[in-house]
Amino acid sequence: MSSTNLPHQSEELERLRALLPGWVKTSKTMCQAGKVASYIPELSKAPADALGIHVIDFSGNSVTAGDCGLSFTMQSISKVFTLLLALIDRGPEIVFDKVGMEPTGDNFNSMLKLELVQPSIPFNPLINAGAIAISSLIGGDGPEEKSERVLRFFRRLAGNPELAYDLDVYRSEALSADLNRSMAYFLKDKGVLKGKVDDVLDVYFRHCSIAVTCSDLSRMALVLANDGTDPLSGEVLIPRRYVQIAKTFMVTCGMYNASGQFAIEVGLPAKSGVAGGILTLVPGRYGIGIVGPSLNPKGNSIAGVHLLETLSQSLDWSLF
Ligand SMILES: NC(=O)CC[C@H](N)C(=O)O
Repeated sequence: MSSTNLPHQSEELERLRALLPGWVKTSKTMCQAGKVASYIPELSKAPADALGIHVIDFSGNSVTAGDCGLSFTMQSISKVFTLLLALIDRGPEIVFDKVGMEPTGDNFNSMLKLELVQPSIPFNPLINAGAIAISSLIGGDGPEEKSERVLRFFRRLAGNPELAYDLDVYRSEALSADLNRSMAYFLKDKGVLKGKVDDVLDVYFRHCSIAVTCSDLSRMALVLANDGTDPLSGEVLIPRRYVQIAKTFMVTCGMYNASGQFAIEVGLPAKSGVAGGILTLVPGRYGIGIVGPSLNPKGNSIAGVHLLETLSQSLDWSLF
């Protein structure tokens, strides 16, 4: 993939620069129809009316609008990148022995199908049960080393050596995670998890609590948009085949059980988190980071999804 932009791409970025502030303003009005997540108590402190976006192209030109300086935790967005690290560390055969490849149609924190469908492995790596199983597959000796490797990987992808945990969110989740804890014990009983449940959960809580801005998300997305090579440095960070796997999961399961509707309305690989982030990309063109902490009933940023629908439909970005 060439790192120079075609003329029509920079024209599009100029168009975006002119249009985004108005689109953000319109989408912001959706915030009041949603709710900030509160099941992790610390997340409820986020500003409910915020909406920000950062779009970056392969030459490093970017457009931002709204509250793009807001810091928030990655939450489920991190699951895409822990999956990638587990694939790099263990290879697809071992990874897909422990997690499946199918959407569930259930909530991201549902345990329903774990017992209902045999074998008892999580349906996919982007639901909580699947991501917890993935945490146990990250290479490293104990939870500290595994977490350290995750953080280092994320810093390289974001091109930001300062990425760090939000320890308040980390503690808040660790103290309120009864449901995730019960899932982890169930997975341990079924032989999906090896080692100590608390150690595996510690790795999981930590990667969910990595703090980012829209700009960090857009840089991480840019690497996926260029099939694993950072277009700005030329460095190969992830094998192309693994990016292909991750992007497919993003299309089929990235927006939880609203992924089908999102594929119809927006048509781009994306991953959301309960802190209100959305990471998405236009393959071969842009990395995009969005934040809007007010969520719809499916757990996706209500204003963020609205903004992406406007963008994709106005600029004809759908892959389908
Ligand atoms: N959907 C999410 O972003 C969920 C992540 C969150 N840390 C949890 O486990 O519940």
